[in-house]
Amino acid sequence: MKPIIELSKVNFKYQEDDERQALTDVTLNVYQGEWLAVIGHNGSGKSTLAKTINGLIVPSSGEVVVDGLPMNEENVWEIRKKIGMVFQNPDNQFVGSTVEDDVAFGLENHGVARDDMLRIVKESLEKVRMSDFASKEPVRLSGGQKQRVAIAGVVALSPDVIILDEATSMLDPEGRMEVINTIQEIREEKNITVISITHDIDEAANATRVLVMREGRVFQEGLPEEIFSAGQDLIEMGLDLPFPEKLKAEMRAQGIEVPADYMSEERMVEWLWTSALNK
Ligand SMILES: Nc1ncnc2c1ncn2[C@@H]1O[C@H](COP(=O)(O)OP(=O)(O)OP(=O)(O)O)[C@@H](O)[C@H]1O
Repeated sequence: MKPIIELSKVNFKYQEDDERQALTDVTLNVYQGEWLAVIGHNGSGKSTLAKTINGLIVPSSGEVVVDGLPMNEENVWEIRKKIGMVFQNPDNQFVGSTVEDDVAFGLENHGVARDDMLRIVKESLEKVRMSDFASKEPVRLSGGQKQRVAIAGVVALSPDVIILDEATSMLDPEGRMEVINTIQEIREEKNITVISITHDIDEAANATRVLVMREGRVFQEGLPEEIFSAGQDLIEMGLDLPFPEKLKAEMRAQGIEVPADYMSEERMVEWLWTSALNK
């Protein structure tokens, strides 16, 4: 399978005299339809990686290719059309006075004809289950609903890739789940590639692949179960573990025998349920 995003040996420094590079020798392939979660400490290079992928910064060396197009001045606008970004603060992402105006904004900018625009806005709001709020003012929505509208605005433009840069970090647990479920549905339905930069380990546990950044380098990458079952490395780095792994550690400390293999939340519930029934 051909990757939709290819980074090879990417290096970047914000200022010439910076002691440390923000990215060092980053080589990474991202494939169509996967959900890549990028985790790592503050300052480990996660946002810089996202900025590299959509051409907001130019690496000092190395190559970035998106959907077969090498990143350069000529291709950068074409590449940006392929990538939708959703940012951290739901309140900074609105331009329209109603939800539907907001979703229409990007389409208007792309010169989409009015009839098509109305249809696409309707479809996009359906996708994020926000149709009932079409004529509402964005300020009246919850954080999770605001982010779903931001996602509708991105989805309306039919990107190949959606990058979520800490898009759930300002939300309550319910809002987080709303956004994660929405993204999961859209990814499955449209085979969109998702890259989520996150501090939320439980969000990362839902991804199809996890990339751990450390001091500007790719420190580890693998399936969530591979990354989180080797939890000691992450703990030593000061990173958290997904809830089921923390629960297992707690149970072990209480002398309860628990399986060594990684468990998703569903698998954990199943195991607890079966163990309780067998008591
Ligand atoms: N605009 C900037 N100018 C100068 N240095 C920067 C700039 N943005 C980031 N850096 C530096 O580049 C390095 C990587 O930062 P980056 O924001 O990519 O990390 P991050 O993993 O996204 O962190 P966080 O989780 O805090 O968002 C850090 O050392 C940071 O201080």
